[in-house]
Amino acid sequence: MADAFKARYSSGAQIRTGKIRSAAACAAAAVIVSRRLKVRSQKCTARKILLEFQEACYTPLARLRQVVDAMAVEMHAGLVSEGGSKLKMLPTYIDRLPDGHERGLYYAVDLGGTNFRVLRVQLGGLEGRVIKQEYEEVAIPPELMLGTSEQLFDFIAKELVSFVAREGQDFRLHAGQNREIGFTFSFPVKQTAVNSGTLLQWTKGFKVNDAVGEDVVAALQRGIERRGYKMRIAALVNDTVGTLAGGRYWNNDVMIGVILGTGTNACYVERAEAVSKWAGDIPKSGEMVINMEWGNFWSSHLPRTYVDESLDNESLNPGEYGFEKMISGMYLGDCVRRVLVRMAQEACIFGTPVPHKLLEAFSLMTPDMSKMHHDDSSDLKVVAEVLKRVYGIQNTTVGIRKIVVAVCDTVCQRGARLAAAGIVGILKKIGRDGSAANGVIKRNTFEQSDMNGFHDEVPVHYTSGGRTVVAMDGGLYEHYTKFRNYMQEAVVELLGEGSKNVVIELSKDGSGIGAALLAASHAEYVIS
Ligand SMILES: Nc1ncnc2c1ncn2[C@@H]1O[C@H](COP(=O)(O)OP(=O)(O)O)[C@@H](O)[C@H]1O
Ligand SMILES: O=P(O)(O)OC[C@H]1O[C@@H](O)[C@H](O)[C@@H](O)[C@@H]1O
Repeated sequence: MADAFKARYSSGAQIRTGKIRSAAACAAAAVIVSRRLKVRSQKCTARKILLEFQEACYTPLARLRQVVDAMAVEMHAGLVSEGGSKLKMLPTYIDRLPDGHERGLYYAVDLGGTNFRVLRVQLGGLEGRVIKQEYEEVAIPPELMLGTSEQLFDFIAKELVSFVAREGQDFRLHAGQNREIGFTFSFPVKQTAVNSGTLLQWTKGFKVNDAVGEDVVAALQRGIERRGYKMRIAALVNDTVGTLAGGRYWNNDVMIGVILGTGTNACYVERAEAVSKWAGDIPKSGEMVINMEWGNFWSSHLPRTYVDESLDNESLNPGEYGFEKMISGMYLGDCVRRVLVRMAQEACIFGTPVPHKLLEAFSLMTPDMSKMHHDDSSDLKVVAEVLKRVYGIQNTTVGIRKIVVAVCDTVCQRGARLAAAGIVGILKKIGRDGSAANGVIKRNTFEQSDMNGFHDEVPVHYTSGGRTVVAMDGGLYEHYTKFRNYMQEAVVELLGEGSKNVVIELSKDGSGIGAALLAASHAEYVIS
């Protein structure tokens, strides 16, 4: 009996166990299936968000051409009158660029959006050129970006004075020469002379409120004198102007200077007579370098998305520098982050809860975006490393990592193609884009509505030019390979055959040397 019972029991138990096992197996299978379905639906949602964002960022050639035209039209409008365009088109009082004859010892201080540099250069004229140069670079203490004007300019003066004190024997002043400085200031300034100008507003991460409206040269001069030093600031230049000057020093075909760094901007050599709003004398050279402040460019043709809206609303300068916020290094990483936040919230791509740091503005810096974007490993291990290091996110699937890379690519490509359209817009304005000899560009109603009553046709004088060199600088252009490639591809797409006459060359740290060269060419004491 017992045996039979055992047998029955065991078989019954076996059956029961079997049933339990199969029920458990079914339950487990059901869990796995539901998990898989959930993961699949999350990925579908993430893909839907990605596709929607890609469509909104799309910059087909036709759209880029509209941006090109809008840039050229707004440049003209900004030259006609103050406030005629969102493009400030600031005369720089630089009406002649370095030509290689410069001699002597000159200094430069260069305040950018992330870095601050002091530099000295010994110039030896055409035969000697740059005999020797030295520079030091320091990261700008973040607290100074939000402090007072005196704190900021004292910091600059302190670094300069300390650098001068370590001049060494290799650098020497000519008899009778005082130390003169080129001051590169990478913010919008209304110049009142070649070596004076008032700050119009802060951009990027700066908000030193009591400096707005201040003459930044006088502010720095006070800082230097507070340290018992007497040095003359011979030129105040925007970093694009320094880059243009540094490029022209070596190559007469340089006509445009562009910065793609923390921020972005462009300057170019304009015909002085085209600057209708200029009340001063027409310079002997017949030319004037214009600081466009193109970061503030705006056109209805720009592909603005919900990401741009939210980024702008939360920025230090809402409603301004919309073009810069779409293409420059300070903002690209945050554009990516904002898309990932939506995917994390709506598709749980990083599990629940959403990693807290992911909600923090600027937590994804563009260098880390660039690292993920350039990850060419099969399992995207670099993407995994960045997500873990920055956000503590682990165990992402390769599929999710691919979506992250696709978001980086979309933001990068849009920025790069828009930068290309900006450059071609300048070429078009100065008649060096290989297009027709003369022409007009119709301004569409939107542009007209946001401009105070301009003609709906804007004459733009083209002359077919020779080779044009664009001197380019900035950490975004220099280090973000895919951005640089996308930009150059778009320039070729836009110019076609004409692109053969356009060269974009990296003029690394040209703004520092350029400022020193402009100090030399505008020095009080001229060395023959
Ligand atoms: N490896 C990188 N990949 C992408 N962008 C980078 C990289 N390194 C630096 N950048 C961008 O370049 C900017 C710094 O630009 P840079 O011209 O060196 O300084 P500044 O903007 O102060 O003149 C950084 O804010 C960052 O956005
Ligand atoms: O060299 P940076 O810091 O990237 O600056 C580039 C541009 O940044 C913009 O925000 C400024 O308004 C410009 O004046 C400047 O040229």
